[in-house]
Amino acid sequence: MTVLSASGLRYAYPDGTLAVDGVDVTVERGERVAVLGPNGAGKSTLLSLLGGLVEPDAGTVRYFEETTDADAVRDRLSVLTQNPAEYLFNPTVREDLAYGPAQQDRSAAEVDRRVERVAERLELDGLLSKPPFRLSGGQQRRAALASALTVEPEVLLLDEPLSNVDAANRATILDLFDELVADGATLVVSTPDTELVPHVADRVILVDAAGEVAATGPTREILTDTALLSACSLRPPQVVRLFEGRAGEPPLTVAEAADRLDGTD
Ligand SMILES: Nc1ncnc2c1ncn2[C@@H]1O[C@H](COP(=O)(O)OP(=O)(O)OP(=O)(O)O)[C@@H](O)[C@H]1O
Repeated sequence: MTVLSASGLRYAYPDGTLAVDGVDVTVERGERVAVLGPNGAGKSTLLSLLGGLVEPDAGTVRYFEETTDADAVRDRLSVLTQNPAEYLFNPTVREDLAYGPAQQDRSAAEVDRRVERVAERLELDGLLSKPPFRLSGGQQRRAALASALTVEPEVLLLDEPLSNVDAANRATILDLFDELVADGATLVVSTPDTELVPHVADRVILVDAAGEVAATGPTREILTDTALLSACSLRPPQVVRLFEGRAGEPPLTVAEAADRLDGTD
């Protein structure tokens, strides 16, 4: 089933900056997709358009093959922007995490169950009684992600969800993403970081500095195409460069490289 289908999306900011120009995107249920591009390529704008937070100047977004009204699918699709303050506005972190499911009219017991589960999973349980503005920057990012997850959406559109998050919490969040997808969720993650992409996506939508889609394809194909990435001011992951010129397909991650080296020892 197609969960998201956008065609001809175009958006210019009031000052005239053309951020997204003629973009078509289709995402199928259960996919893990990265929107990859350099700073300023229009990734955040594109995610906001896909999530219905911003109206396009041209083009349409269709959700679950049913409707073009993003509000009609609010329970099924969550967008996480780069600004945690948009999600953290209650007196405590617990209330922020409870806000989404409470809006869905879930029972108090069900709201509590979701808050406890997500908080434990993201190691926020010790912070639930804190005011969100007293959290560190990285903790705020995690709390904002947690508030999107308690809604238990089918589709998650996440704008650079791991920026400002330390290595241990990154690993926890990446494991959690894998679990969500295994449970049937669909994940769209924007990032300018080619090192992150193999961990979050099987398919890449590559956007260039002009806000256009430069290419769409399997992660391996996109991340090993040095010329294509370079045209978008990006570089392949370091291990790809390390294995350049060697026989066989280059590894995309350190773990794959370690396996490869083990095999050749
Ligand atoms: N409120 C705004 N008003 C005017 N121009 C804007 C506004 N927000 C973003 N832009 C411009 O739109 C373009 C796309 O910005 P956007 O934030 O979508 O890029 P991005 O790919 O998400 O960048 P980054 O990787 O730095 O987060 C940029 O040229 C940016 O300067």
